[in-house]
Amino acid sequence: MSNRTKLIVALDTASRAQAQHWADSLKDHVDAIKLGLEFTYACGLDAVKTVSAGHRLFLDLKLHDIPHTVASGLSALAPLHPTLTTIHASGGTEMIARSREALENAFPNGTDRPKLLAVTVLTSMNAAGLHEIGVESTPQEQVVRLGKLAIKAGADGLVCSAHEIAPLRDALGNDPVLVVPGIRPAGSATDDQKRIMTPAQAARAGADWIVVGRPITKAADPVQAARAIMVELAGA
Ligand SMILES: O=C(O)c1cc(=O)[nH]c(=O)n1[C@@H]1O[C@H](COP(=O)(O)O)[C@@H](O)[C@H]1O
Repeated sequence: MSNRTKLIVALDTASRAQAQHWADSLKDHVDAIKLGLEFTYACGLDAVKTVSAGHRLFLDLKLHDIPHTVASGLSALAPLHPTLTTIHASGGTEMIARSREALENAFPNGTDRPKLLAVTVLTSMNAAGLHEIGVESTPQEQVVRLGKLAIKAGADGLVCSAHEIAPLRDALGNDPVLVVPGIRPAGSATDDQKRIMTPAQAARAGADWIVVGRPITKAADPVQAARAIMVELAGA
């Protein structure tokens, strides 16, 4: 595949039929699908397996618990064969290291091991939101702090906003996979997202993957919306 920034569509719905419809209709227009908390809790792991068949899967369950529990949880998810999967970086070094170890044990030949992504600071948070939970750093400082910790502990990549790509590349180089939600095509509603950029801006900043949900799934024509984003990425 080219170096183009790749598009993940977030299929956030509690309806199995809706997710299957999006997965089928968007098949040739996105690089991967993301199934997360809403779909997995509402429809179960069998439905994750069915809907993701034939797609690259970003299984986004954002695990955050004691190291043993997170590592065991990841082992239990291995049969779903995600390409990417998430834990929270704020779980700390031991949790991340044990997660990596669990995935290595579940995929002994290595080539098909899911990439372990550590979520840094949610794109719905700004400085005020961090202050409220006792973090006085700026979002950028906190993302770089957690990003360095997570990569050192064994994460393959990070989830961050497009605003932190440049400082993360300065701190960590080009190896970590950077997956970037909080993407809003020009003119679309921001919803609950705070640290946003357009697809082209995120691509120019160096995102490996962007994650786009509602701007595609709530569009009058989701296929057309996904195609427009792909064109924007190719042009960047
Ligand atoms: O891990 C994620 O994917 C994630 C991390 C983050 O910081 N912000 C964020 O929005 N996401 C996910 O990315 C998707 C964004 O959806 P939209 O806001 O609808 O484009 C949602 O499924 C979120 O769960």
